[in-house]
Amino acid sequence: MVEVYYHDNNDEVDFREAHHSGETVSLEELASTGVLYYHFDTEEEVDRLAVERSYKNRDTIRLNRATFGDSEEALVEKLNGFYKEHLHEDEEIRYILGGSGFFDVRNKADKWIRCKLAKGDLLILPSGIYHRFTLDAENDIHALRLFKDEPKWIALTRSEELATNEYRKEYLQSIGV
Ligand SMILES: CSCCC(=O)/C(O)=C/O
Ligand SMILES: [Fe+2]
Repeated sequence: MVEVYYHDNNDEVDFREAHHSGETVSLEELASTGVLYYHFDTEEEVDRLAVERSYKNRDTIRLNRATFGDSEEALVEKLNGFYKEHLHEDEEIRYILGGSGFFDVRNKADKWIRCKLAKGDLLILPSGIYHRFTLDAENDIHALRLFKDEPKWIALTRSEELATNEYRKEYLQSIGV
């Protein structure tokens, strides 16, 4: 089951560690950032959500050392990409099939909220929200990625220029910022 809390912002410790600040965050507070959380025991429930939200495509992603030829260096290089703060112009839906990992999302005050996801957890990130992802110290996740159309992953790294991005502006308006 999901664990949601404020990140401790300690960058001297590997980002795959828990970084628990000691302050938990409720699902209501998480929802105030536009991020929705569900727990589904079966993929049929995911199928229903996909139909409701007009998602036609999906793929799976497995991230662990074996995916990268047992290379810690190659794994960390991939994680460095996912952990760079970014937004997407599409909504992002991830359903965890196995393993675990962290999605960090910025709240209205620009503080990091960390969501620890495990099997059966599903997260919906609205387009335009700044976020990042990492494996945890177990170094293994298997996730289903839902796409409205063709599978794609375009990440826009946080920058001042993105303040005028229409999806960013729309997102901020949607959360009352
Ligand atoms: C567990 S899915 C890999 C991470 C990802 O797809 C993403 O968009 C992170 O922001
Ligand atoms: Fe992302």
